[in-house]
Amino acid sequence: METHVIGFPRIGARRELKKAVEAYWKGAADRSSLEDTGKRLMEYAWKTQKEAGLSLVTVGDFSYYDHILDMALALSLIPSRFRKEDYPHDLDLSFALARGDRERNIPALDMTKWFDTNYHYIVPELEDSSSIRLAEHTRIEEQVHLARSLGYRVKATLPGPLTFLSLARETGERPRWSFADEVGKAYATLLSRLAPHCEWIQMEEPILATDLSSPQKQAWASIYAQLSDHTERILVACYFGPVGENIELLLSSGVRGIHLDLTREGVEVLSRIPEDRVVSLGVIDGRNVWRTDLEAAARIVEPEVARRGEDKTMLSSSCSLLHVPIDLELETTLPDYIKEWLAFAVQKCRELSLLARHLTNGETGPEWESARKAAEARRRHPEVMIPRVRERVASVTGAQLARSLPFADRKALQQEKLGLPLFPTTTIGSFPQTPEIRKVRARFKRGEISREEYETYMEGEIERVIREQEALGLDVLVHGEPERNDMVEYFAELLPGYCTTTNGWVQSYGTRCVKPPIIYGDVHRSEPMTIRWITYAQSLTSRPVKGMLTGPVTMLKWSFVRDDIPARDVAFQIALALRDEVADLEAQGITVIQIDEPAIREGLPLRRTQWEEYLTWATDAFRLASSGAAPGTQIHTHMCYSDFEDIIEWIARLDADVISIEASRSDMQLLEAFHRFEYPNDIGPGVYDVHSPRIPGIEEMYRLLKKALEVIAPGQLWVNPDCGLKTRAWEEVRPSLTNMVEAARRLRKEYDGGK
Ligand SMILES: Nc1nc2c(c(=O)[nH]1)N[C@@H](CNc1ccc(C(=O)N[C@@H](CCC(=O)N[C@@H](CCC(=O)N[C@@H](CCC(=O)O)C(=O)O)C(=O)O)C(=O)O)cc1)CN2
Ligand code: MET
Ligand SMILES: [Zn+2]
Repeated sequence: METHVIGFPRIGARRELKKAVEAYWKGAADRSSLEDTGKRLMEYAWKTQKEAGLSLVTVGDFSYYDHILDMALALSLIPSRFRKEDYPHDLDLSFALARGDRERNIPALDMTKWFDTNYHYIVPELEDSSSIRLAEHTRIEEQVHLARSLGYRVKATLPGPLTFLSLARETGERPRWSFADEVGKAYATLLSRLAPHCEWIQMEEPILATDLSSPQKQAWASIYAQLSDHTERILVACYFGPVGENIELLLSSGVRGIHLDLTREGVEVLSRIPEDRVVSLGVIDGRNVWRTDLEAAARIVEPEVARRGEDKTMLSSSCSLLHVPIDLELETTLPDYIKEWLAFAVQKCRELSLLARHLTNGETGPEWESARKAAEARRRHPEVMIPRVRERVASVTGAQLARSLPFADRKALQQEKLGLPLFPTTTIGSFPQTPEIRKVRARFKRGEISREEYETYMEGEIERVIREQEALGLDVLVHGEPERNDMVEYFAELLPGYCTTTNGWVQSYGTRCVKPPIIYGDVHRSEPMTIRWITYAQSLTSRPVKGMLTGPVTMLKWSFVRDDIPARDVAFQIALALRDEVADLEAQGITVIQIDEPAIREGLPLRRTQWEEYLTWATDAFRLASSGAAPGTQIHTHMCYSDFEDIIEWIARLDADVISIEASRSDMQLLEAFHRFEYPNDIGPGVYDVHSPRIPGIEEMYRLLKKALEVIAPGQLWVNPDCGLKTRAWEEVRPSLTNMVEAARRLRKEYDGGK
């Protein structure tokens, strides 16, 4: 029986990739040293898979920035604003596409969420003038040759053509589907080049887990028809949800291999797959960190193995392991009892091969037994079920889900209190997390400096941020979040029911990583979490400083969440903890409170039929966290990293007084939604793309604001960046915000005589 994973994390167990790429960007390392690191990381991944006992290694999942971007390059899909000749090497071109080119003043490609995950891919652009053809050299071929030269049995992996085309953006008149033919040809050429060196070629087609339109289905048929010479070797991987009815489409392509995500789909679907096909059973969860209940997994797959035969079944992870940390062994501070419950990528590879050995020769042994015991211990642990917390969630009332007055009345009260000008300016929360700030935090964590020294340093940083904002002339200030390693992890460290890792890094985009905390028990608040910092910041200035919290849905989505109670209940537990924090902030005289919910959109189920259920509890959780606030308290929220057009009505239902929302990178595409739906509350569509080192000009931001004013009333419009500034440098932030404030002033002159 073949065993494989859909993909393995590429960042390295100690984030070697991040360090190498950032050194290259800074000019501190040359290309060959970067490529050496790349090779070592690929070799590490293959060796790990092989040593764990997997029969195939997966090749092509490595990328220096993003694998979708690499595929765009392989297909020669380079937007015309970039000129290939301007860059010494494809690597430099790909970094410029991803990050924008500051010297030449060329904006980056857009970046957005990969399905319902916290991973971001670079959005390929389809221009009227684009012509898709396979590049002479592709990174995937290089990787396959390297793996072959090291003697591995190779399964190559590629973003599937339908998924690729579906996720690209049309920038002109030409519809995406008109590219299907060229895409099919390019893939066919690539497949013939790869086929001699691979046992399998995996096409990752998670788009099959979504509702497909009829043009999409036609495109599928026409593209896969062009790949018919290679059907014997193709393994189409559907993951992140049930393939459902799309199984017919998948089967019609005639491909021999079919991978399904059995953590998100029942086994019934397997009976629809003819017995001449090879089925890859994705039973080890690639999206979570819980140790697999191997006995349960064996029960699921045994009948299928018996029916189809060992030579026609493969065992696999549900999806790529890109979404989980690499090695549990590197965790030194997790309590032992929790560590027993977990498996990271390396451990998941071992689970897979143990499961295969169990199925082929009945092996059980100590590992098998300890997996069973761990599952049982977890079920019975006292922190997992706290009656007081369960009761509070059970007794939530409808009244707790609504503010006491409607928006119009609140707005008048708030305006009286705050006295803000037309087109108020603000930022999203974080200011640059300088290397120095991180160093100080690292020293505090290592016990090298005292808590007092740490706090004094952070207060100094807050004061500096307040003075900077006053000098810039911003209207609603923030404290800058220097004390937060991450907006989710920070709160997770303070909330019982959560635990955090020391090295559990997962790639978020490019070189940016996060350490998703783990929700293992009932979550509740044991002490105030932000009061000390926010009240200090407010004491320094007469302008309002926003209290800054991370919302319940984001706290849940950006964590590894327990699988034993409904997500809704976990969200409500967190919401109640936040509700108490909001009350404390108010009691301390804070009049503006922002509750960030950037992850609401990515939590949306991939199938429309499930949207309503999710959006109902997600918006209720936000309202539970925020609605305890008095009507005169201004509640803000913030969203980014996704397309929000299709859920704008639900966003309105959050009933936040003000929302700041990402819009600049997609040139205010968001505003299309306002033609069909009049957004009722105040809103600041971002005018400054914080993911690029480029400094936006006054004129550019002014133009975006004018565009916004076509659908948003002047009294409703706020002026702010797309997201927080933590990844930027002060040298970029200062001029950018100066320009942003100036753009707002220009508008005020026009609409209000400059008041
Ligand atoms: N959880 C989460 N998900 C999210 C986002 C988010 O903000 N949080 N935003 C979106 C993604 N955007 C992101 C933006 C920035 C970073 C980011 O800056 N990540 C940092 C790590 C942030 C962090 O946790 N920093 C820690 C640890 C820092 C660190 O690396 N320390 C050094 C030691 C420092 C020293 O001694 O010099 C080390 O371990 O090597 C801290 O500040 O304390 C990075 O990759 O560089 C991540 C995601 C969507 N998903
Ligand atoms: C990813 S959303 C970020 C919101 C947070 N308040 C920040 O400014 O960093
Ligand atoms: Zn954001």
